[in-house]
Amino acid sequence: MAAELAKSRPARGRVQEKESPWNDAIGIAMLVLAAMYLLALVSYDPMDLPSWFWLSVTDQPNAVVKNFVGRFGAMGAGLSLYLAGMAIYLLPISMTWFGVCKLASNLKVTGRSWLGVALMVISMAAIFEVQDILNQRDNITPLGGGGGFGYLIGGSILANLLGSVGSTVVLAGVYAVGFFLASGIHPLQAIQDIRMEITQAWETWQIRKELAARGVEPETSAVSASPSRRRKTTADKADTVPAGPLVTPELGLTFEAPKPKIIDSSANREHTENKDKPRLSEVWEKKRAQKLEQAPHGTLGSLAVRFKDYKLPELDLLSWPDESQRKPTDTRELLAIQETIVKALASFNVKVEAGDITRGPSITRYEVRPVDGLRVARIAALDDDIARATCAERINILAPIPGKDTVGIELANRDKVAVPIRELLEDEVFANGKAKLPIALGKDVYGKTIIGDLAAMPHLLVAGATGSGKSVCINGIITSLLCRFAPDELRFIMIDPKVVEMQNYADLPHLALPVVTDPKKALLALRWVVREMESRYQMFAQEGCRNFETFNNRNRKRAAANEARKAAAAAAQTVIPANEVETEIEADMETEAAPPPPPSRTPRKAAAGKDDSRVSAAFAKAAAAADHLVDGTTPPWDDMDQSNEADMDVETDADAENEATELPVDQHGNWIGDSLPPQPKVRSQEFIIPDTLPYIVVIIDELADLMQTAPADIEVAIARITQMARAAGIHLIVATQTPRADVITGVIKANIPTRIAFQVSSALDSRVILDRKGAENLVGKGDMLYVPPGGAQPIRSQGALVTDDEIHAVVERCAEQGKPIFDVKVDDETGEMGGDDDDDNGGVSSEEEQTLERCLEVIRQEKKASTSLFQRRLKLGYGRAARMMDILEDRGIIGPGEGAKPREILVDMDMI
Ligand SMILES: Nc1ncnc2c1ncn2[C@@H]1O[C@H](COP(=O)(O)OP(=O)(O)OP(=O)(O)O)[C@@H](O)[C@H]1O
Repeated sequence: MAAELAKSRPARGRVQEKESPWNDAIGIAMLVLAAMYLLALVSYDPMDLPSWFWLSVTDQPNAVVKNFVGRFGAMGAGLSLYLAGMAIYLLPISMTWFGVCKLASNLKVTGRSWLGVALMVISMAAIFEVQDILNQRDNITPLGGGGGFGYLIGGSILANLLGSVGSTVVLAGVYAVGFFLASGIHPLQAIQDIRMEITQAWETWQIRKELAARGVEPETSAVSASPSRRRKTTADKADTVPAGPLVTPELGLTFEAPKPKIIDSSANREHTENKDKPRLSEVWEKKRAQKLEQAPHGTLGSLAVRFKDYKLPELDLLSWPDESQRKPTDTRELLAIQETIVKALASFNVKVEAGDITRGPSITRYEVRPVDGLRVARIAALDDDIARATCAERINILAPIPGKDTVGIELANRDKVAVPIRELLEDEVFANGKAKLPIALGKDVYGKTIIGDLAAMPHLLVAGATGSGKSVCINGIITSLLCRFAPDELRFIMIDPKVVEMQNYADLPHLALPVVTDPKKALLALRWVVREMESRYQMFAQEGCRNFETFNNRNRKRAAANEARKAAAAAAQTVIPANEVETEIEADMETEAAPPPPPSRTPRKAAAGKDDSRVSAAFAKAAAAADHLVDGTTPPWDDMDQSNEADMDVETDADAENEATELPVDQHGNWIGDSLPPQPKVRSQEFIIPDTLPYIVVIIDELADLMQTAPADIEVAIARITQMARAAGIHLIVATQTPRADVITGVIKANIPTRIAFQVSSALDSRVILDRKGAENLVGKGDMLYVPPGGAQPIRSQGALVTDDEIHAVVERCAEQGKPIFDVKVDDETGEMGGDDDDDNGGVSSEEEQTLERCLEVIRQEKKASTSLFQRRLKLGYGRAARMMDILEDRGIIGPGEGAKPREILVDMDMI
């Protein structure tokens, strides 16, 4: 049985042999031999030696042999003691050990093991000689306690050469080498084990003392079990411990559970200054420069021209935390809390074993392993009792921890450790990971950095009570993006109805629009995004690209394919007409995933794709326009538009009709976009197809404020963006401190699967954000639950901290390299919206103007106008719908009423 027991546990450091029946036989033989040897040694009497034996001391040996192993045993023992003195006892002891190992664990006893034993015996014999231990020269050991080996090696050679102390040190070293060879234990491992055992014993003693001082009965499983179970320090946290107890079913025995560990992952990563290493900003800039160089048309987009020499902000602008301020982890306190938890559960007859303890930046996770047959739900149901026992304000129970066989009980740390954003930005995953739009979010309880990819999300909802850490989280996201992307690669639209949150970013050159603080203008900004999205889709269609990625990489792919074909053609010494090359390359482009149908407008294609000089000229004008904007002079947009139209010579009526087939229209040809269809004036700019498009990240900080003004419109615009914008490189981040169902509506939730929940006041709020409870147990100040894209389980983590000073420094570095270039048209629109709310405008209030705009959209879609249509489509009351009709009639957009007939539409709706 002992063999069975031990077989279930592999011994450490020694080679295991395959199962063989001979192992047991050899093991038993070794044990028998060792026992006989030992008996022969202890009962050795020189008088037993036969007179003919050369070690014999008498002519008349004992008639009755006293040695337990007879005369043979006496001769063997006599010879051994003569050669190695008392040190020979190590030989039967080692044989016993090897025998047990053979039997118990099928361990291989190799030549190396025997060499180790030989070294041990000889060095021990020499030490006896040098140190004069057991060194009487008598009949038993005629050459002294060290025998012949000791006398020769220790006495004659080493002592003369090195003296007694030097010899002893050398011999002790040889003995240690022999021991490690014989036992197969690694010396460092042995030292570590010894150190750990001492630490364990010391800690257990301290805990017992403390518990005794508090009057708590120390005879509990956790205290008595923990010292005997070896814990490892943080350095060992990568060690994987097999989960679950080891069981031999045939014997029904349960062995020791995995050894619990205390893991401290709260510490910030060590910051080492490496002057030889290139700065991350330089690495990223290099990559960007390469991309720009690889574009065969050169840098055409005005933004790219403007920000060609843009330098990303260095990470040195972000501070590194002072680790010296951090209090060390008190393992005794952690163990005492775990003990309290185990006791509290035991008092409700819920028997658990103590498991690992993981201290994260803001919370500590105590794992407990339920004994067999216990439902984890019983532990989860005792959350209030555990909170009472541990005096914790809020606890969270993970029953079970995903992917583990333990239940996690999470308690807030008394001393929280902030997670500086710099640590995350310097992390390998952020610096060189695969994420296209990496955003630093935080660190989980195991100290793993959480870096999201906004491109994969593709939209993010951030919600939590006031003061829970939403703004810091959003600032962290913005900072991550600013440190990675230049203004020509990424543009922001910031909607901040709270006014104060995003003013820090007002000077960012990345802004596509000024920070929008008026909720009414927010709708226009969102519509601008929808229009931008639609125009991007048209560009993709025109270029035969499936999405943003393929579009931005098309020229590089074309250039590479072109090069390859030219090389192949040169090799074959054949001439391929240029247009054939182009056509073939076009066919190679990624069109397999049914891109929007390529347009039939050949002139436009020619302008965009082939006549580089004309396109370049147009972009040069665009760049000039941008420069004008930067200079603060009036931009020559109108000139540019006209000249573009003239240059490109493409805007024919027939083309306009063709274009209708590419727009988001239903089967009846009706416009199904919520925004205005592209306006003629805008269309002329659509011919400017840049080499690359920037990502657009739309940030709404406080959705509730927007939802108060025009809930239906905002919801529709958000839904439209979230449904379609991903492929267009447009991503939305929505934050709210009001996680109510009327703010985070079903439509918004359905389209934003990636969520971050900060602390909320009730489980109901948590359900609104995450569709499950849990956020009500968070402890605030950046403690968050992150539901990654496609991830079923939320990850609890501590959000990255970015301070106002850091934000200022980064924004300043960006702003000093250029002013924002705003889209003139929408800027004008928002500017118009900015007038006095209820200014008299021919008796029409600004609110009515808004409704009127929606009515115009309905007319464009339905190609008719009637009061009942407005009532139905816009959910207006009769009075309001009739008022809209009157205003439209007054403005000459629709004709006078003719009974029940729909009104005549008097103007070209596309021109409005
Ligand atoms: N990740 C974090 N690490 C450390 N402290 C944090 C973190 N996030 C937030 N805090 C602390 O919490 C405070 C409030 O955070 P923040 O302003 O982000 O809350 P909020 O949810 O945006 O509140 P409101 O909705 O009222 O604007 C911060 O001033 C900071 O002290």
